[in-house]
Amino acid sequence: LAAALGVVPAARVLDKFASGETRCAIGGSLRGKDVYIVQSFGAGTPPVLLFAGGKDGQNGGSGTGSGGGLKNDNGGYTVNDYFVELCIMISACKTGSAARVTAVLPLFPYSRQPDLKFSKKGAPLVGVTHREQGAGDGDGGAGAGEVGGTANRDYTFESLPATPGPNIPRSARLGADGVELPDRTGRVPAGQEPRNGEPAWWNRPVDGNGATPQATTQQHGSYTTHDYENPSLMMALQAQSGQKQWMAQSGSLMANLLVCAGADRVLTCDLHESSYQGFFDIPVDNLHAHPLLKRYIQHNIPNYRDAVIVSPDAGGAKRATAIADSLGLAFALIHKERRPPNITQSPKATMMLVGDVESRVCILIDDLVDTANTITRAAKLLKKEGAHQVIALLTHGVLSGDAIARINASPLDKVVVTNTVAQEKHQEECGKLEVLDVSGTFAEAIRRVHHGESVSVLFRDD
Ligand SMILES: O=P(O)(O)OC[C@H]1O[C@@H](O)[C@H](O)[C@@H]1O
Repeated sequence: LAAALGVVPAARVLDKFASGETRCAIGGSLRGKDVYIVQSFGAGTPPVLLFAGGKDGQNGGSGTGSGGGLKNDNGGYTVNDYFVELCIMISACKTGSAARVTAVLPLFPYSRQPDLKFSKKGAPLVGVTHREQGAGDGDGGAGAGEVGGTANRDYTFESLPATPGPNIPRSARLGADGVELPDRTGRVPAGQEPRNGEPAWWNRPVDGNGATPQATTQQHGSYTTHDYENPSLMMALQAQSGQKQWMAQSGSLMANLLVCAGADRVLTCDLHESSYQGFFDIPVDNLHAHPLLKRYIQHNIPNYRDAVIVSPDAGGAKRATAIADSLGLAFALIHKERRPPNITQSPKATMMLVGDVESRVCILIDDLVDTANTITRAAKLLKKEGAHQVIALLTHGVLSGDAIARINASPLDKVVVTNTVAQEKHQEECGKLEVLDVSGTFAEAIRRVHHGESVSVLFRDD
């Protein structure tokens, strides 16, 4: 990004005391400068400080200084460490008399945890609609093994490897037959052959109830967003504690922390929910990656006009149809439905495909891939329904935990992400991964913000 802007990252010290507290110091004067702090929240990516001349360009337009160094830039750092570093750095710039500080967050942290609605009684609602006691229902990696209402023993929606988390016992990483699941490279473990000559992903066993052994309730301490949205898990927590769960309002808290630290503006990309902007009382520019994704489709998918754009869930349908409509392509939707046979039984998750994908190239569109449960399950269903090829196009490649192994072991033919999150390491481990560069988009947006020009005009035709 700095190279695209023709500036050099400014010098800063970013370190940790032995106690784990963050230490930050800015090298050089920021007085009257227009400062941009870039934090992409990927592994090993501490914030980078860019600054331009004072407003109105009176001090020239380029950044100065040299890159700062973070001694421990990967081991043990989490998104929370980076967030605190970011807040401290924003505050350091403000107290250093910067004229304006913009937090450039290509992937906005916590954006999948927007505030939840409150019920009349005051507790945030978690959307529980059925009486259920902790049965996995597919969202967190446990699959119901039914397609179109017909139990199918050869075809499950289980997550391979299991939904990640340090607390998952090794037994949860085994198939129901006790056979170890593929490793991070997707290789079948020694001594285990794909059955019936089929790929390993296809022929995984399920238990007698059609569910996998790694029910979501075993994964406390390592939730995915799917877990968070999962009524089964929430009900299980409630059953354990005997208390009604009270969900944190993380969305507005993150916004408040950034504003409180001194951010004057936020520049981000493809927010999971665009309503997140409403948590801020400072300007938020939400850039879009879909022009890049569209260009990729047009230039890299032969006969793309015959392809089908697919949304892996109802929540992403608007995003996917926007691309389908602008390219004039067919659209299909994967619909997940949970309906208990009666009120005393756990609901079965049923994945249904709405649309025709037979012999077609399917282009899965979503805002992000984290554990890769969503896109790998969708790919299985699409191949099952006769898709010729499945290519996933996503803005944010978070790819945490065993996501890469899951993709390697899946029928996905290709996964295309942007570098809103650093992808170098992921690419080393996944031959199916292609990366699109968003630095040009961010550089142009920063240039426009600095000169007071319109940012939305960048996406006017999309
Ligand atoms: O299934 P993983 O990759 O963990 O999560 C990605 C999904 O979770 C949703 O919030 C995203 O919009 C996407 O559909």
